[in-house]
Amino acid sequence: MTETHSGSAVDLLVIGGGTAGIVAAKTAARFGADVLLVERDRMGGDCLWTGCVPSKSLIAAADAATCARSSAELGVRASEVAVDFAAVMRHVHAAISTIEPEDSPEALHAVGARVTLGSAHFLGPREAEVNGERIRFRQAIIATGSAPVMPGIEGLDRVDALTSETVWDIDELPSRLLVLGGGAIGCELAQAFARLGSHVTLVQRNARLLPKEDEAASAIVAEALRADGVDVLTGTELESITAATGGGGTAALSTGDAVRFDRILVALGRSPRVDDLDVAAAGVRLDDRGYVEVNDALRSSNRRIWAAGDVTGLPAFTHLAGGGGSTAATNAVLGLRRRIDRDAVPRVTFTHPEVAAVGVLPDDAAAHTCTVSEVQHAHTDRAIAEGETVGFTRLVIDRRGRVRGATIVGPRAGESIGEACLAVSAGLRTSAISSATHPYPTYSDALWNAAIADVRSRLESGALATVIGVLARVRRLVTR
Ligand SMILES: Cc1cc2nc3c(=O)[nH]c(=O)nc-3n(C[C@H](O)[C@H](O)[C@H](O)COP(=O)(O)OP(=O)(O)OC[C@H]3O[C@@H](n4cnc5c(N)ncnc54)[C@H](O)[C@@H]3O)c2cc1C
Ligand SMILES: NC(=O)c1ccc[n+]([C@@H]2O[C@H](COP(=O)([O-])OP(=O)(O)OC[C@H]3O[C@@H](n4cnc5c(N)ncnc54)[C@H](O)[C@@H]3O)[C@@H](O)[C@H]2O)c1
Repeated sequence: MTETHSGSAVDLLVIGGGTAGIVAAKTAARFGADVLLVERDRMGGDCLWTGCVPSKSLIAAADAATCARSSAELGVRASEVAVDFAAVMRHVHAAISTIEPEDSPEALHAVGARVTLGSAHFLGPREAEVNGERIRFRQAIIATGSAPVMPGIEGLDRVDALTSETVWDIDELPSRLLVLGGGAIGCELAQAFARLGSHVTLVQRNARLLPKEDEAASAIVAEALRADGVDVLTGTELESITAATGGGGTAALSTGDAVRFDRILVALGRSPRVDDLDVAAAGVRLDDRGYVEVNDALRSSNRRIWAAGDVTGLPAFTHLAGGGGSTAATNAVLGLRRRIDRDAVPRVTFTHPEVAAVGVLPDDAAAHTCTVSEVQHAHTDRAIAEGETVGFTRLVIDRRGRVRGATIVGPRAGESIGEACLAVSAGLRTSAISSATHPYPTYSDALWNAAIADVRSRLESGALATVIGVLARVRRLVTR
C-alpha cells in the first residue's frame, strides 16, 4: 500500500521498513507523532524475508530429519527418513506468510503510522525525496539495514552464487554445496543443508569457526558440523573458481586443494545499505567502514537524524535492531537521551548445539579481572536424559560476584541465556541466581549450578570462611 504525503513537515520520517524501522515507526506513532515510514522493497526487511525467519524454519526441518535419523540411539527406529525439499521450502515460506501481517502496512496503520513504498534519499539536512515527492521532516531515522558482501574472487560472477538474499528461492536441494564463510550464517546454513542431505564443504579464512565466540564453543560447533558430514576447512581461502558447463564449478583453495560444487553460498559478512541515500546532503557522517556514525543515543552527526539497526554497524541482530529503533524513536520524538546498552547484547548461533552468549567472553575473563564458573553438560541431568551431553554453561564473574558474561553451548542455549542477560544488564550477583530455586531437570539447572559453585567457593575462601567457622563454633557452644 502506498500513501502520498501532504506538504507540511512530518514529525518523524523513517527510512527502511525492516525491524528497526517498523519498531521505530510504531513507537513514535504510539507517542502521538505524525510518522511516515518509507520502504523501497517489502515491509519486514531481512529478518522476515531472508534472515531469521527462513533460516530458523529451515533449521527446524533439518533438525527434524536428524532427530528421525538418530532416534535409534534412544531406542526408537524410524525405518526410512526422506527429505522432500520442496515441502521443506513450503514450510519455510509458510512461516514467513504467518508472521508477515505483523510487519505489514496495515499493522502500522493500526497504530497511526503511515507507509509509503519507494526509495528515499536526502535532499538536505531536513528534506528527503521519495517517488519524486519532496518530504520535509522535523526528525528522521535511517534504518536501511545491510546487505551481503560479495568478494571479488575470480570466476565467482560466472557461477550464479547464492547469498542469504537468494538461497530461499531455490527449489532443488544442491547435492554439492560450497559454503564460503564460517560466521553465523555459514555455520547455520552449512549444517542445515548437510542435515537435509547436501554434501557440504565450508571454507573459512579464520583459524576457527565463529571466531567472535569462546574458543571451546567454536571447537564444539566444528566437531558437530563434521559429525553431520560437513567438510570444515578452517584457515583456508577460496582463490578462484572455474565454472562448469551446465552449472556449478570447481573451487581452487589456498591449500592447493580443489572442491567441486553444484551451488556456492557466500556468507562473508555484511555491508551497510547507504549508497542510494545521499547522506552527505543531510550532513550525516559515515564511519571508516561506511556505517552511519552514531553515539550511544543513536544520534548521527546531524542532530535531527538518528539511525538504528544494521546500518549503524552495531552487532547485526534483530533484537538490537528492534531495541535501537525504539531508543532512536523515543529520543527523536520525546527529546530524551536514552542510550543503548552495548555490554548486554545477547547473541545466539542456531547450530546444533546452539551457542548463546552475552557480555564478557570466558576467554577474556582474566583481562577483565573476572573468574569463570563452569558446568559441563555431561553433569546436567536433563542433558544426560536427552543424550545431549556435549556442551557447557560458563559464567564470567567479577570480584564482587557480579555476573559479567555467560556462554552456553547446548540444546536450547538461546532460551537459557535470557537469565544471564538479565543478570548482566541488572548487575546481579551469583548469590541472587543461586538463591532462586530453578526447575529440575532443565538446561537452566546448569546455569544455577554454575552460580551455586561460585557462591560456595566464595563462602569457602577468605574472610567469609572465617566468619562461618566462628558462627558454627559459637552455635555449637550455645547448643551444647
Ligand atoms: C540468514 C540470516 C539469518 C539471521 N538470523 C538472525 C537470528 O537468528 N537472530 C537475529 O537476531 N538476527 C538474525 N539475523 C540478522 C537480522 O536479520 C538483522 O540484524 C535485522 O534484520 C536488521 O534489521 P534492520 O531493520 O536493521 O535492517 P533490514 O531488515 O535490512 O531492513 C532495512 C530495510 O530498509 C529498506 N531500504 C534500504 N534502503 C532504502 C531506501 N533508500 N529507501 C527506502 N527503504 C530502504 C530495505 O528494503 C529493507 O527492507 C540474520 C540475518 C541473516 C541474513
Ligand atoms: N543467529 C543469529 O543471530 C544470526 C544468524 C545469521 C546472521 N546473523 C548476523 O548476520 C551477520 C553476518 O553473518 P555472516 O556469517 O555473513 O558474517 P560474519 O562476519 O559473522 O562471518 C563471516 C566469516 O567469513 C570469514 N571470511 C571472510 N572473508 C573470507 C574469505 N575470503 N574466505 C573465507 N572466509 C572468509 C570470516 O573469517 C568470518 O568468520 C552476523 O554477524 C550476525 O550478526 C545473525
